[in-house]
Amino acid sequence: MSTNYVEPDALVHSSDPQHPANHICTLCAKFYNLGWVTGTGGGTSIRHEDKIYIAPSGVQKELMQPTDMFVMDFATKEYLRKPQFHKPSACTPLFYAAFTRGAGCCIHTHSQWAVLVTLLVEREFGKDACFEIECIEQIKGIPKGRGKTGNLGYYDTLKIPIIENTAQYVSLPPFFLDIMLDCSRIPDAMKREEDLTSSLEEAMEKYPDSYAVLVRRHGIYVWGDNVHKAKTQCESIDYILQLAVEMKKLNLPWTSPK
Ligand SMILES: CSC[C@@H](O)[C@@H](O)C(=O)COP(=O)(O)O
Ligand SMILES: [Zn+2]
Repeated sequence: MSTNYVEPDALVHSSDPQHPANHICTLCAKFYNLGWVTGTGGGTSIRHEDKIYIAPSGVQKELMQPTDMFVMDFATKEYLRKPQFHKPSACTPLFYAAFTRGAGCCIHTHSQWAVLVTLLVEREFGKDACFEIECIEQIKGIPKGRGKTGNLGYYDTLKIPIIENTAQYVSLPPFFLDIMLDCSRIPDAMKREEDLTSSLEEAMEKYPDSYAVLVRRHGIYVWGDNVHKAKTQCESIDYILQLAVEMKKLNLPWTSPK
């Protein structure tokens, strides 16, 4: 046994409220009240040093306990702790994509504002368009980009890419889907949450300054260098998305004509 071995349950037991296993639970309880993680949808994952803390799949995210958490070794992707009777969140590979790009926390919400904005952008600008907005004070809550200093300014344009959702019309046993996925023969109509990973990564590469990706008719992934930044960025973005929906109702433009 390695000298670094830690007993699995010790990985999630701490009296520190900032310990990731505790923090994920308190954050999700708050996010539930914002309508971000209702009906088991959405979630949050935290990277702390060489470990990733992940919630279980399909559970009421606002009622989770620290002992419900999975713990993964970041480098090897090996689970150091696996609660019985649960699977890790289907969003795990998407959270992981943010962690490999320097994030310390990634939040996935099913915010209705996010969903509505993906529909408004599609209707007005087409499927390939990003959400773009400028001259809103809250834009100053979003950093300029990875490796850049400071936040966007009032006159800067906030751009958030949008990817298509993957929805499973046909329910098949997971092993069957895994075989199809290995053969790269999985039809779009059979794709699952984890199959969003490649399009999320593509969007992350195409828009390296973005800290968020919208998912059409589904929600949004927002990440930040640490928990505090991920949370405040997600709050700023959700505020802007709600505002954008209200602006559209009033026929107010999101950007000035170029
Ligand atoms: C309401 S089901 C939503 C899921 O399909 C998924 O999109 C999601 O956000 C949560 O997945 P989960 O595996 O429960 O963490
Ligand atoms: Zn989701």
